[in-house]
Amino acid sequence: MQLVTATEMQNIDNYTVETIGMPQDVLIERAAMSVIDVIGAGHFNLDHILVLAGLGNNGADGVAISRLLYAQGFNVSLQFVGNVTRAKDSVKRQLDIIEKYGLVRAEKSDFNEATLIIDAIFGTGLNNLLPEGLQKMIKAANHIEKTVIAVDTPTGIDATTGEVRGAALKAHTTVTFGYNKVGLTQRVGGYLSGNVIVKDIGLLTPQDFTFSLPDKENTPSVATS
Ligand SMILES: NC(=O)C1=CN([C@@H]2O[C@H](COP(=O)(O)OP(=O)(O)OC[C@H]3O[C@@H](n4cnc5c(N)ncnc54)[C@H](O)[C@@H]3O)[C@@H](O)[C@H]2O)[C@H](O)CC1
Ligand SMILES: [K+]
Repeated sequence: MQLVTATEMQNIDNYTVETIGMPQDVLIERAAMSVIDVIGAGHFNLDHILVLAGLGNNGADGVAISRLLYAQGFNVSLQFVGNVTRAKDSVKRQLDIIEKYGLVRAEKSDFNEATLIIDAIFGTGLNNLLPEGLQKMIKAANHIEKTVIAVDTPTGIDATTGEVRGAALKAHTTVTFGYNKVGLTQRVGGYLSGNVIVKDIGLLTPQDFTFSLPDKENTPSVATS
């Protein structure tokens, strides 16, 4: 299976949006629908779903996921992690939509009530240590061992190295888009990602794209005699 670094994934994202002209909101919708597929596969207690959303495109995925769940009648809470006024436009567009659906964001949610947590706080854009407050929240959440589905990457895991950026939310399952990320296969990332499911969301890879890692499955093995 071909593995990619965070930068390679972002380059493929940008190529699909900027060069091919695929609207970003279409990719976000397809990403959200691919996570709904996994949520609905029958392995999780869906009595009370808590979606945790960040301020970037990973958060936009989360808001779209909460809308799809709400529209299907699930008991879903959406809580933002961070100051929403600083969110990316992609998140604000999703917020405008869910407000018209009647889905109101929760100011503070009690982890204990949730039967399933959707982690859409940080994805491949994580580039530094997590803020202190978030580290504390993640350590507390890991302690109560709630079932978590991570969107694209577990929050706190560096998608390229698999290292923990201060703290990382342990996932039962990670739904990652386009290609599996190197950071989900090594170091702590390989352990905290849980069962990794790769979903095609319509990203297009440039013909001449050079991956930094070989595609293990399709690389002819040299016969060692
Ligand atoms: N690009 C696309 O077409 C699609 C991307 N998908 C999803 O997008 C995320 C990657 O989104 P991005 O906005 O680049 O970053 P994140 O959402 O992971 O991070 C948010 C934002 O936060 C800032 N940041 C990074 N590290 C820190 C930190 N330690 N403390 C505070 N703030 C931080 C930084 O500015 C980031 O931009 C990808 O994982 C997918 O989930 C869609 O799914 C498909 C379309
Ligand atoms: K995430």
